[in-house]
Amino acid sequence: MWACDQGLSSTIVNSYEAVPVFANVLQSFLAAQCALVGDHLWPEDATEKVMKDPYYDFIVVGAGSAGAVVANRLSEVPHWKVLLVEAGGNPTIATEIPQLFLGNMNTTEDWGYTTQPQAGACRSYKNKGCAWPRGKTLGGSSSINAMYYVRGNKQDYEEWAANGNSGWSYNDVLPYFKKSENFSKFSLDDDAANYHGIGGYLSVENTERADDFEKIIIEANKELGTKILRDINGGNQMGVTQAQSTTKDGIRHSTARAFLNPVKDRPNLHVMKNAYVTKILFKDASNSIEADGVLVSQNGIDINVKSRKEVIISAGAINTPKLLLLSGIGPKKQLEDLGLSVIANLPVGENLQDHAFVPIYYTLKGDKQLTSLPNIVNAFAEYILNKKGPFSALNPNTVISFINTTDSASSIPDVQHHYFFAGPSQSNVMDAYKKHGVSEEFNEKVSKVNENNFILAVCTVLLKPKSKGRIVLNSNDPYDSPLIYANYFDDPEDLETIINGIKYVLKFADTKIFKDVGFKLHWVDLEACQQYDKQSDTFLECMARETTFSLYHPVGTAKMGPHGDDTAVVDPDLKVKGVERLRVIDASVMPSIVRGNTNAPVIMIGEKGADLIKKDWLENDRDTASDSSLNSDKCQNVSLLSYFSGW
Ligand SMILES: Cc1cc2nc3c(=O)[nH]c(=O)nc-3n(C[C@H](O)[C@H](O)[C@H](O)COP(=O)(O)OP(=O)(O)OC[C@H]3O[C@@H](n4cnc5c(N)ncnc54)[C@H](O)[C@@H]3O)c2cc1C
Repeated sequence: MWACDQGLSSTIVNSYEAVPVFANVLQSFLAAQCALVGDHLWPEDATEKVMKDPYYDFIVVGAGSAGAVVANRLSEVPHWKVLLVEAGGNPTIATEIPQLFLGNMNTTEDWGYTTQPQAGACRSYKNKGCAWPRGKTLGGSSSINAMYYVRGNKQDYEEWAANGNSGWSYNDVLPYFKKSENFSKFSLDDDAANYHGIGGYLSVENTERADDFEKIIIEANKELGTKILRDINGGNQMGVTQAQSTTKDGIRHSTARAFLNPVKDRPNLHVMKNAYVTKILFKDASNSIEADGVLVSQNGIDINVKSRKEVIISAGAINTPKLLLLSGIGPKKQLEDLGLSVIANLPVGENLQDHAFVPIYYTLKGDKQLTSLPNIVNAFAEYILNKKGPFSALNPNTVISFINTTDSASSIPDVQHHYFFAGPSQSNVMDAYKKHGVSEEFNEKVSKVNENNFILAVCTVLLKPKSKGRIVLNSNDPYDSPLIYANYFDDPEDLETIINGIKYVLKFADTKIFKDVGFKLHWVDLEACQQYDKQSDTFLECMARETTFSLYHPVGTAKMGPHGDDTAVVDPDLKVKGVERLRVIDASVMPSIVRGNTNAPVIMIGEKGADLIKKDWLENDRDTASDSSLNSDKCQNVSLLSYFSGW
């Protein structure tokens, strides 16, 4: 990155010495750019080291929300040699600037998955399947996500525990949320310290100020009887609030920033980048089968890397099941049909759950000037110089709300609302629709109304779908995309709940604040729904089935469950059943989806998963068995407890 070369930067600045103001601006610009991008921020690629000595204590596959946490925490043990293998490269400038979040879709930082065409949902897409972006870079999906920091509902974890997953109740997992967190704006209620942590790696910021549109949305919710909440991650999740975000001083705080950047020079943590794991390697042990390495493909070369202790798969809810299946762990019939030898017959790829959402549009007459090029350039300059202004803000909007559509007294929400807001002809929003592959009809109709109007899309998110999908291999070629069957609205109750959520959104039209400001309900006039009366549920059902989107939260495809649960792939210690020395630690292990955005829960899973491994190897004294390179004196001097969390 040329701008981060100190010598070059000062040469450029010195040549403008005659114009000091310009020189200052330039200097700030270059410094700001270096803080945003540059190879110096990230661990260097360790391929050469791996080629020389391919033996590691632990191999972690995937440097995403969970994998980056696991690699950091395991390498806290100085005598453990840890390899993190990531299919993508370093984050780019577009991943680092919050407002540019939509721009990362369909780039090299996105795996660019699409669900299989479905008759009952996603019908406004050209190919009738929903877009499922997934991050392919250090930080994984936390490097391309929308940065909302939401933990879900207490009940989510109580349900995991009630289903036999001991150690995963709310009280069990809360310390791990707090452990990773550095909550930087501590002006919440007095009891905030019960729920938030300070001093962790992950910066979580609390938005302090609302812009005019955010104030309007909050007020409209209030008029409808929804409580204004200060802390969505505190004791009560029900209400409308401004979201907390994984950002730090105007820059995205992905798990790459949070967990890899601070330890990039740790000598016992090696990171292979642009390196794709195509297979888990196994060996026959006395009475069991054991994982003992992975096959990594980089620049067309296959490299065998060996693990002395464990292989940890953190490739995300799509690529984790894909890799397990390719390695012979999955439903026997599917593996045999594809000519893959069966290592373990487990329901890998089943139990897929996601948060679908349906947008309803409001419009407001607006001035194109607001989103004119000079205004955008000014906003960008403000960002580069001060990390402030629109480019530093959450895109689309900081407001989120959680309600229960059938029981207003309930403490458990059934829908969430996100509020996407776009200025007149705000091209990045329209570009995102195009990149998503929506139909010409849908794109043209939304673009047309956006030409001279602000558009507010109020998105109803179904929080606890009963419908379940599945992921299966398309072939035994590791470079072939798997087939994703999302199965949205398969269960009629899901449709009923989302329609109830839409009805709440329609009530905004009658609020005083929406009327005073001039917001008007706008139906995207889709041919498929023209035959229905707009007041009817059939019409709302049609709109839901036509304009289904994913909130990009797939989970559950390597389900955690106790021994005896035939639907589970891993046990509550996240160990793959029937295989030794192999764990899954990422979104795949969620037994059921949480009622909220999934990044924070996955980071929690990373923290807890790493601790389970430490406890297993250090407390149970298995640490000396197979590692001939260990220095035994050093081991004896190590206080085992010092490796565990300090809370
Ligand atoms: C566009 C978008 C917006 C979102 N917005 C939010 C939000 O605002 N708030 C929120 O809470 N959640 C959000 N989410 C969801 C959240 O980010 C994910 O649930 C979470 O990041 C998943 O973490 P993970 O560790 O399971 O997988 P990932 O973070 O996806 O990590 C998997 C990693 O493994 C790598 N990998 C995969 N296969 C291989 C292989 N074979 N070899 C080597 N490496 C491999 C990938 O490249 C990736 O880096 C969003 C997601 C997306 C995509």
